[in-house]
Amino acid sequence: MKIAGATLNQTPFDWEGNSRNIISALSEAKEKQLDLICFPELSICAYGCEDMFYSNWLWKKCFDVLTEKILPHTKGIACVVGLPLVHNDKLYNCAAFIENGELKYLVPKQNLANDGVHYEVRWFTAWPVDLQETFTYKDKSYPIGDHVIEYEEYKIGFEICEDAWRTDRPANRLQKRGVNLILNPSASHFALNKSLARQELVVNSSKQFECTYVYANLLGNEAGRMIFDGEIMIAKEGRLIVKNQLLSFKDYQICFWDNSESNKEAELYVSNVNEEFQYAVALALFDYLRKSKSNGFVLSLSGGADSSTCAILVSEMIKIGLKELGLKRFLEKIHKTEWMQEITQNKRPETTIAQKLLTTAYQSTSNSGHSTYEAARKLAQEIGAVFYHWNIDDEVETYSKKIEQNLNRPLTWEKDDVALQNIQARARSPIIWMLANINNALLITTSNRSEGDVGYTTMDGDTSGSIAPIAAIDKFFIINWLKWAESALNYKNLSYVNKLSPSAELRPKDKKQTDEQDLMPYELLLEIEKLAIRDKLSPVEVYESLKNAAIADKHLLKKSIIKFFQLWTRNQWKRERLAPSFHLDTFNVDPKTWCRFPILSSGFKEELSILEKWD
Ligand SMILES: Nc1ncnc2c1ncn2[C@@H]1O[C@H](COP(=O)(O)OP(=O)(O)OC[C@H]2O[C@@H]([n+]3cccc(C(=O)O)c3)[C@H](O)[C@@H]2O)[C@@H](O)[C@H]1O
Ligand SMILES: Nc1ncnc2c1ncn2[C@@H]1O[C@H](COP(=O)(O)OP(=O)(O)OP(=O)(O)O)[C@@H](O)[C@H]1O
Ligand SMILES: NC(=O)CC[C@H](N)C(=O)O
Repeated sequence: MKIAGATLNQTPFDWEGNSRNIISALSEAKEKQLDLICFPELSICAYGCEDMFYSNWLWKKCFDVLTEKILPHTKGIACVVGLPLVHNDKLYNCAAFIENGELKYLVPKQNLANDGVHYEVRWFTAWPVDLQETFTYKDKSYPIGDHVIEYEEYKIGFEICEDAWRTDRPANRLQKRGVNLILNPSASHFALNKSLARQELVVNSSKQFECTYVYANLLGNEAGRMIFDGEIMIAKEGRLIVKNQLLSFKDYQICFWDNSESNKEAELYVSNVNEEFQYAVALALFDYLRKSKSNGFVLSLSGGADSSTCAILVSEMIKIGLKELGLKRFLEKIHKTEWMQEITQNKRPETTIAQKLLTTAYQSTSNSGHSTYEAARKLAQEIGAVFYHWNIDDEVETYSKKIEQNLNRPLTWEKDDVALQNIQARARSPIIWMLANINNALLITTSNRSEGDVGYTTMDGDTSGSIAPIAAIDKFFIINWLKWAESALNYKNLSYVNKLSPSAELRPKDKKQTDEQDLMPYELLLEIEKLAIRDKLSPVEVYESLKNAAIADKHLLKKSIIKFFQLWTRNQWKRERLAPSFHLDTFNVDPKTWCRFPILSSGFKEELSILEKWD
């Protein structure tokens, strides 16, 4: 028997596209003479339908798509497709088991995901253990519930994503019911290193429950923020048999195991966070571009670490996409087939495409350094992006003069430091937005998670943008990733960027402004952030956890913790206003997906005064 897992790149409510992916995969599965194929969780409507799950039509549409469009393509094969479904006035997250053109069983999820980026309890009800009932729709009845399904030589049981991550999981009971094949349709968000945890889960489950375990995750940037890595695994009694390439640019992938090959073994996944970051953001940008039907990206390129990272990631989106899809399919997917002729005439399609998809601008002021200009220019040249350079001193001066006339006093760096910095960052915004509008392109904002923590950014200035690809990753990671990218991805001109210390370049040059002097060392900021925000420790607890670490002397540590908590609380409103970003790391500070915090609060006044006096 040939058993398969399949991944799908779906889009909310894209009935035509989503069913096409499923039907294409089914037709390939039939060509390969597969017997059973497991598709991911909620794959008919997509996982990220958000509050549309509340509607009373969406689940019906899913059921119609399943029975009218997909079922006719399931003759001679068994498959599992995920969909939402209302039964007795409650919404359930179900796996539909189909055999030879017939919908046989509906098996609902028993444990709902409700942590981090998941909010399933908001829409769905967990199905009670052991309960079996009948679901009726359009005069037809189907068994719904905690079923074990006999199919050929197998007794099949289900764990739907989160089901498998709990201690009290269905597999404990399925084993007692004689199940020897567990299918797991998943919608498991990407996070750095997470694939290792999933691999361990799948391999160990197959061992512990003495079964074959099939895992199939969704793929791509489905709905804007969450990324799925499209992982497919099959494990048998503690051995990994099948594992696919993650983060594919394709519409779907299938991986199968012929169970007559009893000795088959797959290579275990070894994680490389630099590559995971590269592939995940490249795929997320690609899907965002094509699904938003935009013409490309516009980026204010400073030659600093953040904007350079964004530029490289767009370039990697093109390179990886071309390598995996080929030119024709790449252009079809971004709705640009008309570029075909021009690009084939060129020796390096990736740079010709970069020139069309990425427009950058260096926007100098009298405070900008020549080295950042050179770093930006050389990087844009290496990538092939359009590079403009203009000066914004006139705009800054016009605004400043108007204010001075009305205030009837000169603006000075001694009195007006932050305002004089912010006006420069803001003066860059209207013109770069204008370019984005002219190109009908997405404006990239270069915000990273560390600056989001402490609000080290000008609202409506350098926060301007429609998409924030690196807002979920910390600056310490970015600095190290760029060094890796210079050699591993062979961007020679990154050497100019990598020589610079991060600086906003908003104060006069003689003040030698650097981010780390304004804030604290980025590595320290990261350690404080992990304890204060991820682990929710109090200021004193953060201090106690770090005081014996070699990361900073006690004076700097205490000062930095106080600064972190003050800036964190003061800047929740800024985090609420950042452009949509992808979820990338094991945690996140985005209030819309992960980390809720009050906009107004005491600012931990009492807790910080205790820390100040702490020994
Ligand atoms: N709770 C709240 N809800 C709504 N608004 C609130 C608020 N608290 C303050 N505000 C308002 O926020 C405004 C201040 O915010 P904003 O104008 O953004 O400016 P602000 O946060 O005061 O300053 C920006 C900081 O970012 C740094 N920066 C800027 C630009 C680029 C870079 C770089 O690294 O390249 C760094 C700059 O050095 C400075 O330290 C004030 O008008 C204040 O009234
Ligand atoms: N001279 C400039 N030309 C174009 N854009 C700029 C310039 N200075 C700043 N910006 C924009 O403002 C953003 C915020 O600046 P910030 O200093 O935080 O990032 P960076 O310059 O990319 O990296 P780093 O902080 O490591 O220097 C930049 O990423 C860039 O988009
Ligand atoms: N969709 C889900 O149930 C996902 C939950 C699970 N904890 C995961 O991240 O993989």
